[in-house]
Amino acid sequence: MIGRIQALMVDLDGTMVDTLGDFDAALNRTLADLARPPVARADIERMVGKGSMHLIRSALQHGGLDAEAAQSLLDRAWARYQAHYQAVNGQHSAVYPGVAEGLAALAARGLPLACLTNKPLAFARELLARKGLAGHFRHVFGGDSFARSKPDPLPLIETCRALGTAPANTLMVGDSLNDAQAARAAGCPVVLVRYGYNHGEPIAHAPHDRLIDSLAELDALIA
Ligand SMILES: O=C(O)COP(=O)(O)O
Ligand SMILES: [Mg+2]
Repeated sequence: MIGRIQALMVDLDGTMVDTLGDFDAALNRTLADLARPPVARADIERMVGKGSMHLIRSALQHGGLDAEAAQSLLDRAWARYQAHYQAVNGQHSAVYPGVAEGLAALAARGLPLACLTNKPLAFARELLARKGLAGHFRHVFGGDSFARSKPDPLPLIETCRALGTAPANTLMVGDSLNDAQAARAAGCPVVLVRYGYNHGEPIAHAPHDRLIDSLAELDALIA
């Protein structure tokens, strides 16, 4: 049940912007700096969703390091990754069809919107600005904005607080199990897109209230 929606929280990677190209460029430049083997884009797609630190750790382990060896490289890898990501942010990414129209229709209804992503906040803000999407959002929160990130419900609960709406009236829109589990635990309705990244698993297996093919469908869904 979606119920009465008074505000929305929208995920970024895999929901509004196809950022795999940026992840690919930044991650593989980082691995090259550390003389570690590259990761194929299809494997990166399965690793995205739990924040940048998780992505880097997964890539190092995918390249043959055990957890301890990966951990010992993490500080250096994170510094290189930040520099590379900042340099490419948005260059190899595209806004999905229907996103700008969908967000504009919701805004026209007077519904406040927050972007809630596991991406580091600085990268998220920059990407939204570069893709012309920043103006739609009253708030932007990243994976480093709160003590815990999705799939923990905390970021959703805090975002609802910032929006001034109860979780039951605040719709989470996302592309992965992280968004779905966080929404269920926070008591928020959740709509998932069929086109994003979901760790290589069918998105229909994640808990959801509705599945959509485009954010342009949201307006009619909550009307
Ligand atoms: O940076 C990630 O791991 C994914 O971010 P998302 O929460 O916008 O999908
Ligand atoms: Mg996502």
